[in-house]
Amino acid sequence: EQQEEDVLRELRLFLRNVTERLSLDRRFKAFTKPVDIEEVPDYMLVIRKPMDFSTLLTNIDEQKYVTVGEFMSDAELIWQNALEYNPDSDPMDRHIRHRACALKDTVRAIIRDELDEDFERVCEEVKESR
Ligand SMILES: COC(=O)N1C[C@@H]2C[C@@H]3O[C@]2(Cc2nccnc23)C1
Repeated sequence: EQQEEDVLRELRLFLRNVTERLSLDRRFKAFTKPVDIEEVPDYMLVIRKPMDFSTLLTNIDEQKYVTVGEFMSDAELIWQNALEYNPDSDPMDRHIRHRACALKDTVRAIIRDELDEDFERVCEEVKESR
């Protein structure tokens, strides 16, 4: 009912704000758009579920996420995929792995600092009621 729509609208506003702040951070430029399959033809062979900030924003707008936990499951793919696809010791791989680790820590710190646990609990209750 209306209260549920109010909670889910507030969730979308929170998730859009977090995702847009990440997209503006120059450290995370490699994560803003899907990896270009023309440039990296084997990417889809290695990574089963690609993810990036623009796809997160589309998912938010399409009302895919009812809880922050569902959003985090997709957001975690961004750094997990980067660590998996770029495992080598060469400087390029190391560089993107450092950024993937910085992204992981940044997202977790934002959620810890800015997500009210009572709000997430209400979202979980909406999810269970569906
Ligand atoms: C999240 O981004 C990534 O996991 N990657 C891996 C790809 C390998 C390397 O860097 C990426 C793009 C790229 N394009 C052309 C040539 N080589 C590369 C970005």
